[in-house]
Amino acid sequence: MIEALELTKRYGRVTAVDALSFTVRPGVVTGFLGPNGAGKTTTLRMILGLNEPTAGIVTVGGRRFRDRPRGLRHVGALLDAADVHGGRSALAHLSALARGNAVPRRRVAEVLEEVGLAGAARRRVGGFSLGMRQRLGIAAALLGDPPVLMFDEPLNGLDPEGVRWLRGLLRRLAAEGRVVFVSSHMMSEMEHTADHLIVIGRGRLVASEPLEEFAARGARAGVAVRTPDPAALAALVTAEGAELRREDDGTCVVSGIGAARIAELAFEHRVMLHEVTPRGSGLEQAFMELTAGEAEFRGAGGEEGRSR
Ligand SMILES: Nc1ncnc2c1ncn2[C@@H]1O[C@H](COP(=O)(O)OP(=O)(O)OP(=O)(O)O)[C@@H](O)[C@H]1O
Repeated sequence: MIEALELTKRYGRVTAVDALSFTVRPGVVTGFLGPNGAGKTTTLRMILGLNEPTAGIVTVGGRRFRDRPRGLRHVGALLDAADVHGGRSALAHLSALARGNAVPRRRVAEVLEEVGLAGAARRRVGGFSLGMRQRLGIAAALLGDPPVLMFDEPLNGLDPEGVRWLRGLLRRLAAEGRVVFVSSHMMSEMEHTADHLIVIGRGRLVASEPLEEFAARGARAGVAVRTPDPAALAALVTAEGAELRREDDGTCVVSGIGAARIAELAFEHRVMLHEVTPRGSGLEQAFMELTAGEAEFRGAGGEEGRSR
């Protein structure tokens, strides 16, 4: 179990992580979600003892990580896939890690096989694609067969087959009773990956709940409808048991019935519609609503406003 209590990290005047408390339990895949700059990497680094908290505490299995000998056998982590000496082969890189962490040598071949890099084991890492580097980083995390695994944006750079593979792996690791903590800045990545979500914005906790509960928040997302006659539309949809709320720009958001039924009703009763747009998944909507104003980098650069 990972437990953070009032965890705080300040860099000068920037509060990267702000009194963050959460628990990551074994047996499920826990997604760690937040917009760019929300403080995910800083939090993961504090869990690993790589950054010292300004205040608060975080423990893994009841102890601070830096108090633990033989790190890789307790916690496996993928933080930055690019952080590997490019002149080395995958085999040499993992072998050195195994030696330094008292991990049996046979694990190197096992994890290379596990991540699908057995055929590329002797190639120089410098020639690896981003997806291959991610796989190598995942292999390193698995090397010590640890009960706790943390992955920072592991889906980054993987192709669709790779994404499917990693989702299967994460599920299996969780089913084996491990702690599996996976960060992402994209809700869509977590939708089919995580069972539980810890959502942060600007270093603060926004939500910690099972995925279904989080999705239910967004069930209000509904269908955006623009019409010159909102009152008539409201009467029609409420008679069907649906709800209609108005947004600041005049858009009507109908929840409880689908776009097709709204269009049928309007057609039958000759109510003019200018737009009928189903809003994204409930999850995406919940994420956007919850973290609105919490993203540090927005606007022209979009979500990729900062490269890593
Ligand atoms: N070493 C550092 N010195 C100063 N500020 C830092 C440092 N590391 C992180 N920050 C700041 O802390 C905040 C949180 O950064 P962090 O990298 O933890 O966010 P993140 O959620 O992982 O985002 P991303 O997905 O973009 O990596 C940002 O404002 C960042 O600029």
